[in-house]
Parts: sequence; structure tokens; C-alpha cells
Amino acid sequence: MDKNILQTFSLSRNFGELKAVDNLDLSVPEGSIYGFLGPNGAGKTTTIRMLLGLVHPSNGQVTWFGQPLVNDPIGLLKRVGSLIEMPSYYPHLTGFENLEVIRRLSGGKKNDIARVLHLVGLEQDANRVVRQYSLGMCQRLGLAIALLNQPEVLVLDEPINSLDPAGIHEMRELFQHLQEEGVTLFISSHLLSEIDQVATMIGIIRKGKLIFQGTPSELRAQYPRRLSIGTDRPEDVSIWLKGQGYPILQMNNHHIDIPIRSEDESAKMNKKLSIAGFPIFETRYESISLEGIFLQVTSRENQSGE
Ligand SMILES: Nc1ncnc2c1ncn2[C@@H]1O[C@H](COP(=O)(O)OP(=O)(O)OP(=O)(O)O)[C@@H](O)[C@H]1O
Repeated sequence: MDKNILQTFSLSRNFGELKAVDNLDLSVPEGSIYGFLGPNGAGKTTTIRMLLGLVHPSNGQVTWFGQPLVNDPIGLLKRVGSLIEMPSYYPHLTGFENLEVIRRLSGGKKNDIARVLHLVGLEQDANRVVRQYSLGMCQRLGLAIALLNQPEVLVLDEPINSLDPAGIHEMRELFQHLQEEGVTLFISSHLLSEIDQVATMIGIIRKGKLIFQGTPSELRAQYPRRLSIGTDRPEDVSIWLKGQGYPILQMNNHHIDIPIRSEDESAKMNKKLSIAGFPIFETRYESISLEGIFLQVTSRENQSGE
């Protein structure tokens, strides 16, 4: 897992005044499932387009398999499969026939189709027309197309977006299956919860900048705890907390959760709440979910930023 299959060095892209991607240094280890995370508009798609040579960087560079993309884009990208947006299929043709069209165009081998249908678990439905496919099945067909030329890496932009919970679950299992088959996966998402169970590496971007890169356990270790505050006046308390610079992780009729880094910070917060005179019936200092951490990291950047 030490070798990096993909790296970027100070990768940047400006659109006029906007720094859509700002000095990004990504390292994607071979064999990993890399979760590339960020809120909407953070710059994920622009980054992915640069990785695939579809958009020119304003600065910096991309290396695939240790070689600069610009040196041999065709040769290097042959080894990379991608799914950026839902491909347009022929709805009146079957899944198999849609794959056959692409295979012929790309000059692949006939038995490649059976291989990819098996990989994505679409064998049973291969002979149904695509207009009868669910969204999840369409996504899997897209993956099958991306896998046709036996890529060593798959780059997927928001592949789980808008799938139902069962579809999300199936897609996660598929990612793990592909990883077991030796494929490295680079997957973007705006929701950590979609891929936190399968990602072996996480990169988080916010406003074009990389604000975290590491394993899920490193992320967890960096942002370990939250304070759950019990109160009958959650609205007032949340306004006050925001004024103190705290993002709200979660709020309901009786509790507000905020991120807290240490017991000391927790004790200070207890004191401040009491001085402010809010009716607090309990405070609990507890573990935080990865999703909570993601919200914390991205919203903290939001406050300290522009
Ligand atoms: N061709 C373009 N011209 C001008 N601005 C652009 C262009 N493409 C992207 N942007 C801007 O760059 C920023 C990053 O967009 P990008 O699509 O990369 O983000 P994203 O993280 O993929 O978000 P989403 O998940 O919403 O697609 C946004 O502010 C977007 O409006």
C-alpha cells in the first residue's frame, strides 16, 4: 500500500478570480479506496477533470503510476477507468447490448462483457432493456463500462449520489469487491457517511483546498469528541454557540451537539454556559461519528475562511 498510484503536486485551477482548486497535493496509495470528500462546489469535479486530462491545470501537475500525465496522457489514461456522470445509454437495448456497442467501439475482447457483468453483479439483468433499470442498476452498468478495458484504477465522481439506502449498500459492497480484485478506487462524495465504511484513505477539500488527508482512524484521532448539551431552549443556545464560533453538529428539541477537542475545553464550555445563564439540564462529553467530524472540519474552515 506504500506506492502511490496517483499524485497531484500543487494542482490548481482558476476560473477568472475563483480558485476552484487551490494547490492540491493528493496521494492515492495503490490498492486503496480513496474517499475524496467535500461539500458541493468544493472543487471535486474540477479536480477529477484535471486528473483525467479533461481540464488543463492553471498550475501544478498530476502523476499517474509515477509518471507525469502530460508526458503520455493517452498511454497513462488507458490504465484508468472513470465514471464522471451517468453515461447516456440506449434505453431500448439491453445492458449486454449497450456494453457490446462500447466494446466494439473500444476494440475490446468479446469475453470482456461477461467479466464486467460478473464484476458489477449485473449478470441476472443483462438481458433486460435498460429503460427498465433502476438508478442503481444504471450506475452499475456505468461501472461495467468503466471496467471494460481492465483498468488498474477507477475514478468515480459522486457514484452514490441519489441512490436509495439499499443501492448505497450494494454499491459499497461492489467497491470492496473491486478492491479485492486489485482495483484502486478514487471516489468523490459530498457525504462522508456514504463511504466512511469502505474508504481506506480520505481526502477532504473545502473551497479548493485540501484540509485533511489520511486514514479514517487518523481523522477520528484528530477530532475525537463532541459535547451534547441538554436544554429546553435549543434555539437560543445554538445562536449563542454560533456566536462563540462553534458549528452545530446536530440539534433537536432538547439537545445540541458541538465539537470539542479536549476535556479542558468541555469544562470551560460548561462554565461559559452557566455564566450565560442558559437552563442546561445536562452536558455529555462523548465520541463523535466520522460524519460529525466531516461537518466539523468543513464548517470550521467555513468560519475561519473567506
Ligand atoms: N467551467 C467553469 N467555469 C466557471 N466556474 C466553474 C467552472 N467549473 C466549475 N466552476 C466553479 O468552480 C467551483 C468548484 O466546482 P466543482 O464542480 O469542481 O465542485 P464540486 O466539489 O464537484 O461540487 P458539486 O459536487 O456541486 O459538483 C464552483 O464554484 C463552480 O461554480
